[in-house]
Amino acid sequence: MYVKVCGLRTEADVATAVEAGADAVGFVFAASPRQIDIPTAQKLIADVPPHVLTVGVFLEQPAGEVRQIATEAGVGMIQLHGDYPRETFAELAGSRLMRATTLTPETDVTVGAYGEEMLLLDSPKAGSGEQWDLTRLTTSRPDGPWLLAGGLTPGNVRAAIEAARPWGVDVSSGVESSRGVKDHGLIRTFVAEAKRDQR
Ligand SMILES: O=C(O)c1ccccc1N[C@@H]1O[C@H](COP(=O)(O)O)[C@@H](O)[C@H]1O
Repeated sequence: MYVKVCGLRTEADVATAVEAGADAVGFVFAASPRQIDIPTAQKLIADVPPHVLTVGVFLEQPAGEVRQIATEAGVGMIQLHGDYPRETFAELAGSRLMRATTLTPETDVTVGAYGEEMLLLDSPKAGSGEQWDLTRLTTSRPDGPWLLAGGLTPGNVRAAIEAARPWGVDVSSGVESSRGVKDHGLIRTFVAEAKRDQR
């Protein structure tokens, strides 16, 4: 099970996620209590070992701004939330991309349909800690490298994995003690639970 821990803001957050076995760590450049600036991101990313993917998270920001921030910060992948058209993905081609979307009857759930390497299915309010109705995956479900996000916690991640059978999971709110502040014990428990029975 591929595990991404998102919204990291301190050296201790990064060290904890990496030591816990996270496969990817996320840095939020969108307006959010978890937003970090470029110099801080550069410093944190320098501490991430090469086997762990670094992901920059963006929400409805223009492609030029996304490219500039991602390049300066040095992230390995760009995660795009919002109503981005295929043209924006084409503009950012050359970077590794993750398409973050909600699941509606109209959603194209084919991984790569927009040129992305990974797909993320999230709740309508990204980063809110709200879960969504996973039974919607019975009529339409992706195949390949797709991540489940939205209200996951150490306590519900196993059940969510069994219900949705994702390739990977992504968490932010569920491993925080208060909004924007990571709880290192919860990060360790989340990663262990998500990867349980697979090590
Ligand atoms: O975390 C944020 O503040 C955020 C802001 C803008 C776009 C995406 C954001 N986070 C993403 O939301 C999910 C985690 O959701 P949850 O908090 O666990 O419910 C994850 O993909 C983050 O990258």
